[in-house]
Amino acid sequence: MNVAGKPTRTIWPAADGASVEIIDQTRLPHRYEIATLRTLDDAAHAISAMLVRGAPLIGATAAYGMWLALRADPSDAALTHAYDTLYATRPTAVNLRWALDRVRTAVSPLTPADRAAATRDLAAALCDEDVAINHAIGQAGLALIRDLAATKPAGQPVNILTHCNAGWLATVDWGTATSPIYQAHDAGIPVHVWVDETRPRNQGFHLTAWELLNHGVPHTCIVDNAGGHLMQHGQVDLVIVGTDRTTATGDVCNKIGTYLKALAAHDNGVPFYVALPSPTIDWTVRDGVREIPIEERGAHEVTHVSGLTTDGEVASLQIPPTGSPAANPAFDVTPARLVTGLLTERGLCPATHAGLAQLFPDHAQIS
Ligand SMILES: CSC[C@@H](O)[C@@H](O)C(=O)COP(=O)(O)O
Repeated sequence: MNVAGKPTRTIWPAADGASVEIIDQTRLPHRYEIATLRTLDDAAHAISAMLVRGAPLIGATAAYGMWLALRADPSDAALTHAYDTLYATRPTAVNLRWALDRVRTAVSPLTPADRAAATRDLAAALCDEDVAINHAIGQAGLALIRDLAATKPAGQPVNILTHCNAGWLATVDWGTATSPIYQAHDAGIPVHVWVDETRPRNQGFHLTAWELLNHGVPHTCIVDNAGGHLMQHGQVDLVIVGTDRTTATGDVCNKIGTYLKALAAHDNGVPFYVALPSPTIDWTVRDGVREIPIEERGAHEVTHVSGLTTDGEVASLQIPPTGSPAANPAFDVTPARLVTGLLTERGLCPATHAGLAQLFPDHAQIS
């Protein structure tokens, strides 16, 4: 997508041929800064401290992190150490394991001397694959938005609510939940997006709003608690969210608060769609609530918010009284029964094992 009119991805190999560059997402929306990753530890830190975040981008960064590690030491021991270090960075998005497995499977049989170049090429290929997948997800979602637009009075926008950031910043390009929105907007279909703030880290306000503003997509920032009210008053035509891990049975794990939006959508008859690239499907898991590991992050993210002061400085403010404990489960699971449909690169399917298996017969067996 464009940043200040320039086509930009979220991660790319640097011109020096020895490092990787990323957009530092902890600085957005008030500062736009590029960070350089030179080592395995840089890549691991970028993921765990959320300079990069979002399931597909976590996977892409991990693949490049393997490259940085193998450039320094291509031995079997270093390969194992890099895999384990990156795997430990964040527990919920399954794209991390998927990308690490892709790299390990591809380069383990190679002689050490050949491993770094092969990993660099594979990381670049995974990034290109992600862009193509997300574009295809957008095509599937565009059809839904077009159908809804046809039911509206001329000129009235399709109102779409999204939670967190499943935008191009969460992927290599296009985003998952936002890809249909960008494609509808670019096709001249009037759309308007309700952007959930997404406490505690505010990915909605910090990242999704910034993206939509850059692309000229009409949107409105709302607090996390407003969605149900808007749905009761007919102001939401559909919800589209992303996912960090979707089970083989269609349960959807996504940013904390997604489940509440799904409940409100269900109660109000608002269609609730989940956009996902196939690497986000965990074919080994049946029951999302019981089996998916939910990341617990630090209390500081809950007790503090960051934003722009009237002096134009970025500052962090404590909200609750000093001494009040805080809990920070970062994700929740929306049971498949609350999901209207799954938007994948192979099209739309019901949130069921049969639905997923029909689109992805090569993966269909679950244990
Ligand atoms: C296409 S991204 C899908 C999800 O990864 C996204 O919705 C989300 O929950 C991101 O969480 P984050 O904690 O910011 O990594």
